[in-house]
Amino acid sequence: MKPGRFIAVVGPSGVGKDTVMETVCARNPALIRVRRVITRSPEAAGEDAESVSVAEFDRRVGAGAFVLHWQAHGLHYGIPATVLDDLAAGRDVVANLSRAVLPDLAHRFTRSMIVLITATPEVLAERLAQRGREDEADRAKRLQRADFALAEGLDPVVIRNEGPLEQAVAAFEAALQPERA
Ligand SMILES: Nc1ncnc2c1ncn2[C@@H]1O[C@H](COP(=O)(O)OP(=O)(O)O)[C@@H](O)[C@H]1O
Ligand SMILES: O=P(O)(O)OC[C@H]1O[C@H](OP(=O)(O)OP(=O)(O)O)[C@H](O)[C@@H]1O
Repeated sequence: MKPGRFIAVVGPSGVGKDTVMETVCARNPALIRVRRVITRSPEAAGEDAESVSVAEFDRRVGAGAFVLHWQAHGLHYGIPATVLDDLAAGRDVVANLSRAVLPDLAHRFTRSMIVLITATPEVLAERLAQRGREDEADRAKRLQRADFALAEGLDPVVIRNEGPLEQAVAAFEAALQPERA
């Protein structure tokens, strides 16, 4: 069977990755949204993630429980290795990743694609403030990282999310058809 695609959604903090993914997945039930494992408190999770302690996260790294993991914003994030079962069964999966781990995709997955969501710095600042998940100091650090450059040689689908959410969602759906990978 043809394996599913690992669809990596990346972009600066506050750009709307989770919001766009949630809407796309709600409208396309065949897509599987990856439930990330994060060392963030459950109250602050802001997405359907599994919250664990740093000790538990490290234990899982040692046990090979993650197909990808990274650190950012003082937190640890992991993508459960169980996504490999979904991909092997031919299902497409969608996950919010760090831009820093994109060079690993080609080694980990047979078929993958990258969706880079962007917006102007002004829009990002406004959205982060509106979301209210982080304090001002943390928001400032996230904004400083907004222009993190992707590694050379990657071929992302770029979607601007500056207007109505529906536009970004439609662009995402269009990127899924026809299949690029
Ligand atoms: N197109 C949009 N128009 C207006 N607000 C948006 C849009 N997309 C996302 N948002 C809002 O911006 C904030 C940040 O979105 P979120 O999905 O948490 O971003 P990210 O996951 O990229 O950090 C949320 O409050 C969300 O409701
Ligand atoms: O290396 P970067 O591309 O800058 O990404 C750093 C981290 O930021 C995002 O996390 P998270 O979803 O916690 O934050 P966000 O919702 O504010 O983007 C993303 O999923 C990474 O885990």
